[in-house]
Parts: sequence; C-alpha cells; structure tokens
Amino acid sequence: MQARRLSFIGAGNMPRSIISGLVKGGYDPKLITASNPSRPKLDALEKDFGIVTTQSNHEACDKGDVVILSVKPQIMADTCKDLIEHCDIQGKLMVSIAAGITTGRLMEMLGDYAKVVRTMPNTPSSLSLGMTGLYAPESVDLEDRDFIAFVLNHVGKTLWVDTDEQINTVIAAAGSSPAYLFLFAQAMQDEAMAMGMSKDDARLLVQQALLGSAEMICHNPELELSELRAQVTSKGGTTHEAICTFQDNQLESIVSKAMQAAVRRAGEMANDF
Ligand SMILES: NC(=O)C1=CN([C@@H]2O[C@H](COP(=O)(O)OP(=O)(O)OC[C@H]3O[C@@H](n4cnc5c(N)ncnc54)[C@H](O)[C@@H]3O)[C@@H](O)[C@H]2O)C=CC1
Ligand SMILES: O=C(O)[C@@H]1CCC=N1
Repeated sequence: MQARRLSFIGAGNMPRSIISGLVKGGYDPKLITASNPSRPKLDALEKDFGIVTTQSNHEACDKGDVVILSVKPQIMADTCKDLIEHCDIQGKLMVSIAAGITTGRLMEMLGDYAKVVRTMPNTPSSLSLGMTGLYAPESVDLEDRDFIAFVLNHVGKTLWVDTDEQINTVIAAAGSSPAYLFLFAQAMQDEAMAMGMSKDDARLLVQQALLGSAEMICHNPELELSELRAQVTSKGGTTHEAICTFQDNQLESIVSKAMQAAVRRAGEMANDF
C-alpha cells in the first residue's frame, strides 16, 4: 500500500492512542502531523513518537493527504468551516472519529464534500488492540476505503458497517465500552480492597482475570460466551452464587440500558451539533 501523509486535527486522548499504535505498528512518523491549539500535548507527541506537530489546523490540513478530524463533536462544525475557508481540501480523504456526527452532517460541514469516512475507534488502539468501525458513503472509492482500513488496521481490528446508523452500535459496543469494563474492574478492585487486599494486589487480581478472560474469548471462537461462563460455574459453587446475584439485580438489563443510552446520546449529538 502506497504510504500517504496523515494529519490529525486535534491532539487529545483518541488521536494520541491512534498515533501511538500507528508508530508502534511501523507507520513512518514523519508522514504524521497533528495540530492542537496549545503546545503541551503536541510536545508530548513529538517527544514520544517523533511525529510533526503544529498549532495551526490549516498547516496540518494542507500537509495531509488524509485528514483525520479528531476534535470534540461540539466544535466539529466550526473547525470544518474554518478548514474549508482557508484550505483546499479537494482530493483529500476527510475522516471523522467523532461520536454523534453523521456522515451526511459531516459532508454538510465540509461544504457538501463527499470524500468522507466516518469511523469509531477506541483507546486500546494505543496498544494496537483497538477496535474501529468504519462507514463510507458510495462516493468514496475502493482505494480510499482500503487505505483508511489499512491505517486503522495498524492499531487493531476494523469492521466496515453497511449504514451510518450502525456506527452508533459500534460506539455502544466498542467505542465507549472500554469505560464500562474499567468501571467493572474498578468496582471489583474496590471490593477486593474492602475485603482486606492491598490496592496493588487487588488490581493485579482484577487485571489479570480480565486479560485472561478476554484472551479466552479470542482463542475459543467456537465456544459461545455462555459456555465459557458455564466452564467457570461449578454446580452449587461460588461462581453460581455471584452470577445469580448479578442476574437477580438485572445485570443484563442494566448493560442493555447503558448501551441504548450511548446510542440515544449519539442521536442527540447528531441533532445538536
Ligand atoms: N476518547 C475516546 O475513547 C474516543 C473518542 N472519540 C472521539 O474522538 C474525538 C476526540 O476525543 P478525545 O481525543 O477523547 O478528546 P480530548 O478532550 O482528549 O481532546 C480534544 C483535543 O482537541 C483540542 N482542540 C480544542 N479546540 C481545538 C481546535 N479548534 N482545533 C484543534 N484542536 C482543538 C484540545 O486542545 C484537545 O487536545 C471526539 O470527537 C470523540 O467523540 C472516538 C472514539 C473514542
Ligand atoms: O464518550 C464519547 O463520546 C467518546 C466516543 C466513544 C468514546 N468516547
């Protein structure tokens, strides 16, 4: 695949995770530019990954063949307006990682520009263990689709979805979900500490159990998740008591409500911004 110049507009947590995974995955840092209004995050990116940085969005946009719009959804419209007023974006592939900005809305923000891809990555990208959903309208050709998937495959796995709405499902199941799992881990750590364990020991127990469980899911694709659970759950044993407690307290329903809330919020953001 022919390398292209990538420019990130906005240099917060998510682009940092992607840049980290890209550089670790062998992408030439000199082909990566990031812009941000203030220096500290840019200095850290320069120091840690050797990429090019600038405080000017215009300079970053001009430098990129692929421009990855990485600002908060709230300022996406203003940021795009400013870019199209000052930069020539014709021919560039414009990619958004923002939650809640539909592809149609993004095209509109870019002055009815059609070469756009909507993506939804997650922060495990920093360890090359990311999961990114992608959606592109028909106006994006195969070469551009393959290129952006090639870039994001450097930082984990990718999944093309068939409709713009399905990106909201990606948000609920993969974009936001690391935070659900961190919350679950934190609750287990807190309880292990309440039971008398030191903070570090409690964290070790929890993190290794989560890591091992995730690996078991990945290494046993032929086993349903319910079967993996059954393998831990001895009849009349401890796990059964814990699982019954979760189920008596509607864990499945809570998860479903939380995912629906994330999707609902994405819909609201599409209207608001
Ligand atoms: N954090 C996450 O796990 C994920 C975030 N996203 C999306 O990524 C986007 C960025 O999120 P984060 O990196 O988490 O946010 P963040 O709050 O860490 O970073 C936002 C960055 O934008 C910069 N900024 C502010 N005004 C700007 C401007 N006019 N031009 C350029 N940069 C500007 C800020 O200085 C800051 O560094 C959002 O749209 C979010 O929906 C998508 C998937 C996951
Ligand atoms: O919370 C958010 O809106 C962003 C999108 C997915 C993860 N973080």
